[in-house]
Amino acid sequence: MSVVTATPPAGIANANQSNSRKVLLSVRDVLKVYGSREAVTRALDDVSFDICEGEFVGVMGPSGSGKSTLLNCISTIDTVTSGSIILNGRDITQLRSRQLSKFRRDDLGFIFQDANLLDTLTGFENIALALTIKGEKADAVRTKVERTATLLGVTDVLRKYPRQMSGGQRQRVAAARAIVADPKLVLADEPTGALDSRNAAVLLETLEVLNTKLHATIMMVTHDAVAASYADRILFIKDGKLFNELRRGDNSRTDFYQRILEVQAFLSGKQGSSSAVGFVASHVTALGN
Ligand SMILES: Nc1ncnc2c1ncn2[C@@H]1O[C@H](COP(=O)(O)OP(=O)(O)OP(=O)(O)O)[C@@H](O)[C@H]1O
Repeated sequence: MSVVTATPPAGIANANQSNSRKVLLSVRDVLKVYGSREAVTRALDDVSFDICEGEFVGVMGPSGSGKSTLLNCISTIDTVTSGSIILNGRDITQLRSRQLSKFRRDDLGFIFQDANLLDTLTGFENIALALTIKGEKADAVRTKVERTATLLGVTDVLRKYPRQMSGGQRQRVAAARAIVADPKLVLADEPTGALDSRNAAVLLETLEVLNTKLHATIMMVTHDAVAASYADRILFIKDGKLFNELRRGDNSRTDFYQRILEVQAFLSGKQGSSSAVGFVASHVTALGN
């Protein structure tokens, strides 16, 4: 088993390092098997890592590597075959149905590829929904929605319906909805997948604001190295296993982006430079995979 922890040295982290920030999410020895007998897929194969409070972590890997399965297990949409997922000290793989709904409502915020706003509600009502369901008072709802909308630059679409917003505005309203109730963990699944590059950049800057100003802990699955370069740390998955980890450290986003591309090239077997291969391969050994 290799355990990737959240210690923040620059560059690539080794296994089993201690950390100073509080661990929010701890994924331990997670195995997820689909199918049976002849058609068994180990979608997650002994995966272990930690995410600390306030971290912005990207998850990357080739198609079919297990990224969505991992996100689905953490969001409790899917169940693990074995292993544990501890969020804020509680093993969420053990929750029963009523606790599960409460956990998803209170502890998680979701941002999907499509904004998934409710068409019959205005921007304000879409953002307010999580608070209204929780039974918060109207004044508190208004204050929180307006504060979040201001931070994310969507105050001018609060009265509009989703069909009257641009794709980028819809995604930022979705980001506001994900964060307004102050969830412990924001899960983003290809959040820029349906956006053009300008709107993608705005959304990524929005996630950066959520992370740096509101100290939101974010876990984002993405194929896109540009999107990933906004994160503090990238976990790379290959064939259901945690393959490697990159940290931005003090590097510029451009440098981080280049390093992400190198690992991506290695993972997809398209690496051109032998230095990139050596660079990655030496650290694969460090993780023990
Ligand atoms: N419900 C299922 N039944 C059987 N196999 C599944 C199921 N869901 C996923 N898998 C398999 O598990 C593996 C991981 O799938 P997963 O969707 O997690 O990959 P991914 O990394 O998210 O891929 P992509 O980038 O293409 O979305 C794949 O081999 C996939 O075929």
